[in-house]
Amino acid sequence: MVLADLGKRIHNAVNNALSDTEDDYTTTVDTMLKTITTALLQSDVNIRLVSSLRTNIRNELLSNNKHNLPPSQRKKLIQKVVFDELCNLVDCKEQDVIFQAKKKKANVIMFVGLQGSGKTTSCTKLAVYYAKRGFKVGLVCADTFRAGAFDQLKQNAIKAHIPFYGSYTEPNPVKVASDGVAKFKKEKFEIIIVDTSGRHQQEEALFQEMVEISSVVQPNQTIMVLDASIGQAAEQQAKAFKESANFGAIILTKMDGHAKGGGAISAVAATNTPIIFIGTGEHMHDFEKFSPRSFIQKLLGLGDIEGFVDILNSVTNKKDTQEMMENFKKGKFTLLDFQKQMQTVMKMGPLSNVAQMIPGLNNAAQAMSGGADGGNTDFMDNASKVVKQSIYIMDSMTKKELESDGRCFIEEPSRIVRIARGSGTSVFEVEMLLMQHQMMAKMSQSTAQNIQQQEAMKQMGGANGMSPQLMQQRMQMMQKNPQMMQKMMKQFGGNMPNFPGAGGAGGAGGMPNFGDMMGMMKNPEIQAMAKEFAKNGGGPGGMFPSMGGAGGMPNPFGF
Ligand SMILES: Nc1nc2c(ncn2[C@@H]2O[C@H](COP(=O)(O)OP(=O)(O)OP(=O)(O)O)[C@@H](O)[C@H]2O)c(=O)[nH]1
Repeated sequence: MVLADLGKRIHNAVNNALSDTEDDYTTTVDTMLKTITTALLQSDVNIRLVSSLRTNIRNELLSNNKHNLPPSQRKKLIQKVVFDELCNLVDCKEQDVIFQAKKKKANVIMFVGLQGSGKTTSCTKLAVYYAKRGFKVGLVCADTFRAGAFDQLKQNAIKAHIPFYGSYTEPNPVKVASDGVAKFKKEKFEIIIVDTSGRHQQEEALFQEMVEISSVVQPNQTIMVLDASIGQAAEQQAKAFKESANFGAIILTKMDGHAKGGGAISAVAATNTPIIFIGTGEHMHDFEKFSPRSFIQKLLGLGDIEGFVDILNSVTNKKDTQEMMENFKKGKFTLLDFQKQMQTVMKMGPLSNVAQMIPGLNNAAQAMSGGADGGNTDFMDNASKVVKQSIYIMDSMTKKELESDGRCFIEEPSRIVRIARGSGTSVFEVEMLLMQHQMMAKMSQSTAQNIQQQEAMKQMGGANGMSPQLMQQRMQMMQKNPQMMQKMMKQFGGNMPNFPGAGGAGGAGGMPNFGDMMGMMKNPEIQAMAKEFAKNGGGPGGMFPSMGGAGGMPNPFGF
C-alpha cells in the first residue's frame, strides 16, 4: 500500500469512528483500530510497532471511564490520541535534528548507505539546502567503487552550482576523501559533504571502508541514506549501518511514487535515530525537511502549513517581496512583478508537492482531475507547465515591456506576435498571459482602493464614534462624489495599514491575504473581464482583439 493510500485509510477509519452513532463506544474504537492496524501492516510497518500503537491507543481511549465522556469530547479525544500515536511512530524525540553548522568553520558531513539508495542525489540536495542558507558548500566524491559515480556527482554539482572534488585516477576512497576535505578546508569552505561508496548489500568491506573514511575526515555528522521503497529490509539495514558507521541522522529517499514507507519508518524506532529530510523525487528541489507532526498531518491529508511557510521562506527574496507588496497595495503591478511571482512558484518545487501542504488544496486538485490516484499529479504537472511557459513568454519581453503595466501590448499588438515567436508559444498563449496579468493588476488596484476606504472608515469612526452602518452610508455618498473622495484620500494618504500577508505569521512576509483576494474576485470589473473573456472564447471583441481561441490553456490561478 503506498503512503497516500495509507493516509486515506487511516483518515477514513477515524472519520467513521467520529460519525458512528450506532455501535457502542468500545466497538467503535476496536473497529477503527482494526482498520488502522491493517493499513499500517500492509504498508510494511513493523508488527511490534503496530501492536504497541494499538495497545497505546486502546488504553488511552478506553481507560478511566472515557465511555462516559460526552460525544463531542470523545470525538476530540479519538482524533488527538490517534494523531499523537502516529507521530510517536516516526518521532525519536530529538530536538534540532538538522545539523546546526557553524559559520566560518569547516563542518564535515559524511553520507553512508547502500548502492542506489539515493546517496549522491541526497548529498547534492543537502548541499543546495545549506548553500541557500548562505554557507560556502563543497562536495567530495569518495565513491571509487562504482564507475561513473564521480561523473554523476559532478553533473549534479554543476547543475546546482556547488564546487566539487573527486578523482578519475586515485583508487583509494580514503585518500580521495581526505584530500578533498583538506582542499576545501584550506579554501575556507564551511560545509564539506563527503559522498561514500555503496554496495549492493551490507558487506564487511563496505563497513571497513566507512570506518576508515570516518576516522580521516572526522565528520561532525554522519547521515545514513535509506531507500523508503525497500520495505521491511530497511530496519535490518539501518541496524547494521548503525553498528559500524554510527550515523546520527537518516534521510529517507523515494518517498514519492509507490514507496510503502512503513519499513523505513520502522527503522527510525529500531535505531532511535531521527529522520531529518525526505526525498520526494529525483530533482534537486524534491527534498523536504522532516518533522513528525508535519509528516503525519500531510499523510492524513491535513496539510502542512509549517512546511509551506518554510519553503516559501527559503525561496522568496524578502526585499523583492516587500517591494512588490508595497507596490501591489498602491495599485501597481507590473509584468516584472508577475514574472517574479511565477519564478517563486517554480522555485517551490513541483506544484503537486506544494498542494499537499495546503489543507484542502490537494483534495480540490484531485476533484478537478477526477481521481485520487495520480490524477492530482497530472493536474498539477499541467499547471507547472503553464507556469514554466509563462516564464518563457516573459523572458522574451524587453525590460521596458516588463516594467510596464501591459498597456503597450494593446497599443501595439505586433509586440504580441514578436513575443510568441521568441518564446516558441502561440499568440493566444501570450494573450492569455497578458490577460492574467491584467486581472492581477486590477486586483492590485482594488486592494489599493479597499485599503484606502478601510483606513478612511477607521479614521472617521475613531474620530466621530459613528456606527459601522453609518460609516458605510457616508462612504457610499462620498464614492458618488469623487471630489469629496479625493479630498479625503489626500487627508488620509500615506497612513495605510500594513497589508496582511498570509506568510506574516511565519515570517515569510508577502502573499496577499486570501480573504482579500476572494473579496477582490467579487469586484464587478474583474468579474466582467472574466465573463467577457469566457464569452469570447478567444474570439474578437475581448481585451486583446486578436485572441485566436486555440484550445484553451488551464489557468493556474483558477480565474
Ligand atoms: N523517485 C526518486 N528517485 C530518487 C530519489 N533520490 C534518488 N533517486 C534516484 O535513485 C537513483 C539512485 O540514486 P543515487 O543518488 O545515484 O544513489 P547512490 O546511493 O548514490 O548510488 P551509488 O552511487 O551507486 O552508491 C537515481 O536514479 C536517482 O535519481 C527520490 O527521492 N525519489
